[in-house]
Parts: sequence; structure tokens; C-alpha cells
Amino acid sequence: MSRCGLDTGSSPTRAMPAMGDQELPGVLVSGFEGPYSICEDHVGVLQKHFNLITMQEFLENKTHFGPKIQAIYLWAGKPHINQELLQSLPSLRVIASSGVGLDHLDLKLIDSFGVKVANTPHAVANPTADLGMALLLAVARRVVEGHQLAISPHTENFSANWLGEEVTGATLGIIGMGSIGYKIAQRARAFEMKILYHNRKRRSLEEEEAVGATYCERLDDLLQQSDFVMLAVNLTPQSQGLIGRRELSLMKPTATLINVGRGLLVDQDALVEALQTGVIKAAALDVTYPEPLPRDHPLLELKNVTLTPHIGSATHQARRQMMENLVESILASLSGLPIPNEVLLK
Ligand SMILES: O=CC(=O)O
Repeated sequence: MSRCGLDTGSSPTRAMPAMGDQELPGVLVSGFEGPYSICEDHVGVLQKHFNLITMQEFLENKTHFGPKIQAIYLWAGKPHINQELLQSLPSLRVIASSGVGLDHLDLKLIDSFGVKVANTPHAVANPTADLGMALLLAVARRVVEGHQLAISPHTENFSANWLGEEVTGATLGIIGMGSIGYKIAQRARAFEMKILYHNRKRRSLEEEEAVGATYCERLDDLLQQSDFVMLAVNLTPQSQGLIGRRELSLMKPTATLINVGRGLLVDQDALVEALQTGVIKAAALDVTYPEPLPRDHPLLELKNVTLTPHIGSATHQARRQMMENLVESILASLSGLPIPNEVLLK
């Protein structure tokens, strides 16, 4: 478990009546291990509402725990929900999944078991948009190189003999104009950037005008015109490999690719080649495949790459809101009420 620096479990979540002890519903809770693990401080809150059953407890005694489990509190996409797991949980009503991405869930399979799904899109939009801008600015102004220089023992090199780029007036192309993409546009507007976007569905004129964004029906147009290309799109079978060799070759040789979506949106081999041969100037990636990258991966060697370890939602506020949203969705579902943030099959 990680510490998320919250009040230690005593503060109740919004509008969530705790049930009497005997009635607490059984909830399979994941994420007790690993880097993106459940916050230690959340466990106290969860215990007020649920009888928590860990994956290990469940695996050790499936016949005892299986029928008691009414919900899964799915943190960071684990455990993998497959047919076998669903078959062993006959009382399961809802899977509440942290974050916004749903690429780890087979929604059709889950639906065939009559199980509902909810996620936490609102909790992650602001921090992920912040991170997208942080990466954009870090590359433009060479913040990581500047840091290395400032802490270098060679103080004679203290003053940089290189220059960065200003983002004011530069063109930002946002691919994916959902809640994260839109919030990136809001931020970029404040930096006086020219904003293009590509999305399956065009936003309303009012929404476009509010952030000064111009719709590009053709992805190619956005790629050709942008100084910064920002990926903020969901991973689906259609968007996998969206940015491949051809798309990279359409970008300006001075352009930077930023990815706060999913690693598989990009053909990573083609990206390495493009960065090595100057097809594009730089990349900043919060997501890769796999995560983490093997330590001998070429992306780790390239000077024109800035990497962060999938930290789009890694803020105290977002993790807290995610937890509250998951609890709310589970409680609503088990009470037969409309489920906040329910994911509907398209
Ligand atoms: O990756 C994080 C998310 O899907 O919210």
C-alpha cells in the first residue's frame, strides 16, 4: 500500500451512510501491492462501508468468499476480469474501476453476466491535463536538461549553451477531445497557443469558441500543422497504433509528440526510429508499453525523450476523489439506485 497523505481514514466520504456491521456488503478489493497501489489512508474509509475481501483471501478460499462478493473495487486495472473470475462470483453486481481508461475490461463479457461497470472520469481529467501541459512545457523549455546542468558538479557549464522554444503562439494539436483533451485546450489557451483538435465527434461551436480550438476532420492536417501533438484519446481496437510510421512522417521535424493516453496508441518501434533519425524532434511520454519499459529499451537512451511513470492521476486530490467515486458507485448500485459514472455499452 502507498501513503497518500490523507487524514488517516477517519473522514467519511460525501453522502455515504455507513451500514450496520452485519449488513456490510462483501467487496473484492484489489491493488494492495505494486507501484500504483491503493492508498493506505483509504482503507479505513472503505472499511466503514464494506466488508473488504482481498484477492489473496478470495483465491485461498473461493467457495467461501465467492458468493459473498457483491462488488469489485478495481484499483489500477487489477485483477484481470475474465470469464473464470466472473463465474466464481455469483452475487457480483458491479465493478467500480479507478481512472478513466476501460481498455483493461471486456465490457461485453461483463455485461453478459448482468454486471454493471463504473469508472472515475471526472477525478482524472484535471491532473492528467496538468501533466500533459507539464510535459509540453518541460520539453519546450528543456527543464530536465536544465535540472541536470544545475546539479552538475561541472559548474563551469552552469550556463546553458542551448536554447528552448517558447510555447506562446505555437500550434498544439490535441488528438482526443474528451474531458482530458478539453481541459488541456483550456490550459493551452492561457498559454496563447493556437489549438487544433481531432476527435471522432466534433465539439459544439460554443465549446470550440470557449477554448479557441479549431476542428481538424482529417488527422493528417493536424499532424502536418502542429508544433506539439498531444495524445489524449482512449485506447480501443480502433485507436491502437493510431500514430505509426506514416503519421510520424507527416509531423514537422521540429515537432514534439506527447502521450498522456495509452502507450499502445503509438507504434513504439516507429517512434524510436523517428526520434533517432530526426523525423520528429522529441517525445514526452507518461505511458508506454509495457510499463515499465525494459531497462535496455532504446527509449530510455534517447536524449530527446522525457518519460514519466504513468502519473496522470497521481495527485492526493485525484486519488481521493477516485476512491470516493468508486464507493459512491458501489453503494448506489447495491441500493438499486442510478449508478454515478456508469459505463454504458455502446
Ligand atoms: O491511466 C489512467 C486512467 O485510465 O485514468
